[in-house]
Amino acid sequence: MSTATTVSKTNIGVYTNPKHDLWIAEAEPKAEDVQSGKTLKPGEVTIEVRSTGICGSDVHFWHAGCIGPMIVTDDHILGHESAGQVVAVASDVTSLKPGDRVAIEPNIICNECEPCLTGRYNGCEKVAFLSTPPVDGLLRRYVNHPAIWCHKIGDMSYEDGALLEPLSVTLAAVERSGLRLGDPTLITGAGPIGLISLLSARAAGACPIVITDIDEGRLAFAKSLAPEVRTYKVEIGKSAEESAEGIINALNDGKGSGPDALRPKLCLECTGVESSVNSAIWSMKFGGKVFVIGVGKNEMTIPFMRLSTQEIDLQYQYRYCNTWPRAIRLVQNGVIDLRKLVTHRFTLEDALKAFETAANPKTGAIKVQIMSSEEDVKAASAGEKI
Ligand SMILES: NC(=O)c1ccc[n+]([C@@H]2O[C@H](COP(=O)([O-])OP(=O)(O)OC[C@H]3O[C@@H](n4cnc5c(N)ncnc54)[C@H](O)[C@@H]3O)[C@@H](O)[C@H]2O)c1
Ligand SMILES: OC[C@H](O)C(O)[C@@H](O)CO
Ligand SMILES: [Zn+2]
Ligand SMILES: [Zn+2]
Repeated sequence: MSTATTVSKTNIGVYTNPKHDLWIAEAEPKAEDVQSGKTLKPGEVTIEVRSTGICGSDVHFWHAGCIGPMIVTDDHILGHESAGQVVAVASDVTSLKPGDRVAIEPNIICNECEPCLTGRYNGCEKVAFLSTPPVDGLLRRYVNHPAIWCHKIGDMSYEDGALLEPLSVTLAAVERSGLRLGDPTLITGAGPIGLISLLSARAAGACPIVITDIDEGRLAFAKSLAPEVRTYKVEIGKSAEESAEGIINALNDGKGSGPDALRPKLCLECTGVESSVNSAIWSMKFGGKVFVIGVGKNEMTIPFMRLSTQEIDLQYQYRYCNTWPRAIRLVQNGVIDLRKLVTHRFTLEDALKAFETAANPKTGAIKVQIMSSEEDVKAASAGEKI
């Protein structure tokens, strides 16, 4: 075991439980164990987590206590979008050394099951996904993690490193959806996943692109991020067919939705809301594809015969695999710029305020980052790289 820095601060983490409490308390590994390397297993490193984004699923585990079958049953640490600095490595680790800057891929797989052996490890039958109960997440000061799931980020900021996780979701979607240059594309939902899908689809050559939301503020944010994007505000109460007409009209820059109008070839669905999935289906051209990233109700009603008679494919994404190296290249080479997505920053000690901000639509928050120190918050807010 080798340690570079003196680990002095108490390890703390951000917890929730089945009663929907949210609090900060001591976490594992303890600082003295990080220093001695006592808790490191073969192949592991200890990371000082420097920046963690709050995902909608963290807020969901706190407020609802579950996402489908994933249920909070005990005290549980949140967070799975993190980057940090290696502070200690097990003696058998050769790929990383103390001081390295890394982004953390928050899964540990079995490497034995069929999905693992066929290169689709997001389907691992025994996956431990950090922050999905019962596996604790990354929102703590120090965490032990296998070196193979820590990706070197060079001089990329820790904040960008943390954003590689949601970027990975959208890269997996772009890859599996088969998006091609010049595909007219619809993105439904302008939350962080919809907005990063917008940046990814644009980089992959989608055009024109229309993005929808029920929230005018989020559509304005999308415009500020990608001025060429066309927007459509979904009105609650309109039928899926009516919304589809509005989407087609927006795609055609307000020139109508008649028989000659351009229709989307692909939708990256980023809400998981039934009415949104259905509007996307009704807006598609013959042979198009609705690619669903959003997660929602266990059962939904969809226009089955519309899909059938229009040969529209309906496809889904579950997390990602093999996306980090690609995501790192895209950010390092300036192809995708994620920096504008971070609207709020808090220290780990102020995590409760961070969660309240992320959960309250009135704050206008897109991506809230939790950072390891006040100095990091100040520097990142001033536009300095940390
Ligand atoms: N498949 C995966 O592996 C994966 C990974 C990460 C996130 N997700 C899911 O992706 C979805 C998006 O994540 P996010 O972090 O951007 O969430 P978010 O809640 O911040 O964003 C969703 C957006 O959809 C908008 N919306 C709600 N109803 C709408 C409607 N009828 N039409 C248009 N817009 C509507 C909301 O106003 C919001 O801006 C969530 O369901 C999330 O759980 C899936
Ligand atoms: O970014 C990854 C996602 O948030 C997770 O799959 C979550 O939704 C369930 O564990
Ligand atoms: Zn997430
Ligand atoms: Zn496996």
